[in-house]
Amino acid sequence: MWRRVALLSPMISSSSRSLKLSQAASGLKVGESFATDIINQDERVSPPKEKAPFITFVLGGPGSGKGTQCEKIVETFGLQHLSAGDLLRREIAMHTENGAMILNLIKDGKIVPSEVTVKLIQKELESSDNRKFLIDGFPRTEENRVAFERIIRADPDVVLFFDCPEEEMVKRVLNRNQGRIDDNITTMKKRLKIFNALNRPVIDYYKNKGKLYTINAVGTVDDIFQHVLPIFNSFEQLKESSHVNPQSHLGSSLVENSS
Ligand SMILES: Nc1ncnc2c1ncn2[C@@H]1O[C@H](COP(=O)(O)OP(=O)(O)O)[C@@H](O)[C@H]1O
Ligand SMILES: Nc1ccn([C@H]2C[C@H](O)[C@@H](COP(=O)(O)OP(=O)(O)O)O2)c(=O)n1
Ligand SMILES: [Mg+2]
Repeated sequence: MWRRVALLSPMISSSSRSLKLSQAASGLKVGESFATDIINQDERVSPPKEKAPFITFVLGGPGSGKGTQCEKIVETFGLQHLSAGDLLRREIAMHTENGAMILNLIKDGKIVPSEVTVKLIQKELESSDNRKFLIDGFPRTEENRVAFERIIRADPDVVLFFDCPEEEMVKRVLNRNQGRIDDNITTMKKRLKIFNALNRPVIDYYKNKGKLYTINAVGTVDDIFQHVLPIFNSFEQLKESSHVNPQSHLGSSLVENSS
């Protein structure tokens, strides 16, 4: 699954020497790259095989509780949380070359071009020692999804969808109190429209692939987390780092695996 091909990745260049250099620059040691197969023009380099990373996409409308539940998943299962929105807001705060463009789009409730977001995610994936990721607020559009597949060359293992009524999402966003420029009723209305038009097809895509877990996002934070636990407990590779007794949470009937 986690295959990368030299021509498709700017991180991997066309000789084994420059491969080593680019790995060093990106913080990856030789033999620890994401690659299982690297093909280039003059030779074929096969670094030692390693386990593919475990990837979860976390979907849901604005205010559905994605970030809140991600914090709990991280505490319990040790995945690394990558919030697409946080990565974009960091670009704004750091006044990078895309910062102003990102700010204008977010202010207007719009989606940032996929290439920008995917490259920010790619940097985090490649520089992390963790092999288990929660990618929050991504993919928000079919274009996001396709760009991730093209650039990262990986599929998610699990897709969570926090299903929340619009009135509840509006209430939560307007009370969020984090000083976000998009937490106002005008932007929120636009974001909900965009969510319904562009994120629903992504949800349907993963539903058809049998990867979607739909979670009722109404209730207390702890109640909702009780619906999330059995999903992660069903993956062997996550139990290793689980801080709970997996047996005690199996069998919740409140989660729908929409496969
Ligand atoms: N189950 C819940 N019930 C009530 N409020 C919640 C719940 N989960 C999260 N919140 C609050 O709602 C707001 C939005 O939650 P957040 O996790 O930021 O959502 P998202 O990342 O999906 O936009 C935050 O202020 C958070 O504290
Ligand atoms: N994949 C993404 C994720 C977020 N964005 C932009 C557009 C979104 O309205 C903002 C905020 O996203 P974020 O996930 O932080 O928002 P919520 O937590 O759902 O309220 O960032 C994007 O353009 N593409
Ligand atoms: Mg969030």
